[in-house]
Amino acid sequence: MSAQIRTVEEPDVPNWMRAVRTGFLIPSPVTKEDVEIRRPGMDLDRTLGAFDAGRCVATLRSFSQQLTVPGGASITADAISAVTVSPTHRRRGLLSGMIGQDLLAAKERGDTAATLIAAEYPIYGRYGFGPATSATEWEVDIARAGLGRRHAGPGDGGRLDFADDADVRELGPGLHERVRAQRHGVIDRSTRWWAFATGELTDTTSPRRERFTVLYRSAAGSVDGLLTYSVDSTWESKQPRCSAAVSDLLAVDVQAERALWHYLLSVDWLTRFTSGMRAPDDLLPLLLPDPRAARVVTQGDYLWLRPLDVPALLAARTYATEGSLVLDVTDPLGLAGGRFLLDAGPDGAHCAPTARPADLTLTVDALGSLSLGDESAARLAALGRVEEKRPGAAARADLLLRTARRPWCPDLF
Ligand SMILES: CC(=O)SCCNC(=O)CCNC(=O)[C@H](O)C(C)(C)COP(=O)(O)OP(=O)(O)OC[C@H]1O[C@@H](n2cnc3c(N)ncnc32)[C@H](O)[C@@H]1OP(=O)(O)O
Repeated sequence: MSAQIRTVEEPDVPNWMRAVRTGFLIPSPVTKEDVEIRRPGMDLDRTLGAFDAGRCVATLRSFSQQLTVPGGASITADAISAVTVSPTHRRRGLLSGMIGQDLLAAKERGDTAATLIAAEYPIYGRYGFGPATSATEWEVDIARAGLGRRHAGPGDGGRLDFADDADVRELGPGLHERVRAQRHGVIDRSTRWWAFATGELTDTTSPRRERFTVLYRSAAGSVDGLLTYSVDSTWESKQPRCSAAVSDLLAVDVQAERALWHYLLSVDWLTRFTSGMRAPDDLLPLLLPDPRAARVVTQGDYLWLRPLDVPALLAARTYATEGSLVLDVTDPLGLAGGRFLLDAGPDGAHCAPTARPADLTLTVDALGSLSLGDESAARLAALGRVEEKRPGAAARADLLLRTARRPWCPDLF
């Protein structure tokens, strides 16, 4: 008998969670406590499994996510996570079956797009997803950065204070919402997200890692920045060789950003730190007297986006300049294709189906890559993934769609 895909019911939850661990190569058994901790974060109507002779062999779940688009508005996205097919059941179409079912439900619900973080690049393009944000991680050589240890606080009237987990749960969400409103690509964080981040919730797959958190308060007293990092304490021949790994740095402005990075450069015993996943145009290197002290250690695609409602997606954002564009979008899954006229401008946009001749034809995954402004239509045209129906249309699309700052999604889900 072949495996049957269906939504998960209450008694299936431990079986489903075990399949997730099998797919993600985590051998530890699922405990009763793990189920108690993870179950409240699952919407069973949006949790799919494939079952073969009673055993769960494939998993996928989705949840509602708010994603900031250029200009600061949010769209509702169908965020897809926990995608696994057990090695015994791969390459039989189980992922295609589950994701097709989930995307259709999201379309019927009226979600504007679907999102995910791809474990491997080649998997999701076929389902209409394109990489829409990228991420860069730097390692900073503190001695070489050129600040010495002379940093003595922000020097702008602001102040830095350590925060405990309860402070972070109280002050972090408000700060994050302010950052999310001004940076496209940022996604919302639930109360559960903060509970896991601060160790209030843990399970055997996400044991608590002890961390330090420092808050930056402006001269006016508002919490404008947060830095969370863990430390690896290594000493060699009586010399400190400690390193820090930043897991979160949120800042509403450059004062907060500078104060927090410069603080980290000033901590005695640290010789280097890693930045965590930042936008590729993050200010970090340029905030160092010697930017070459920051070496790129990871660079790649991050959030993938799949348009489900093209007019809603393109009308939600703002554009650098006034202009119009006719896009002919093809969608192999038949969910979002059509020809659309975009009338765009800095204050907003209108987008609707049209019969006018197309300026550009493109597949829905290419539109996903262009939609937050990170990818270039000219680049995709050179690759044959976008076709110009009028000379110069790709360059015109770039003038409209690209953004002054690149999108940034700081969170894994
Ligand atoms: C959002 C997230 O959760 S990301 C995490 C994704 N999960 C993992 O990486 C865990 C390990 N891998 C797996 O569990 C599985 O191999 C999956 C989920 C990636 C794929 O599941 P499968 O059921 O084998 O996929 P399915 O049979 O539906 O394949 C569909 C197509 O994708 C292709 N494909 C599937 N996985 C991969 C891959 N890793 N690399 C390249 N192509 C792939 C298949 O060849 C097939 O191509 P075709 O339609 O041209 O024949």
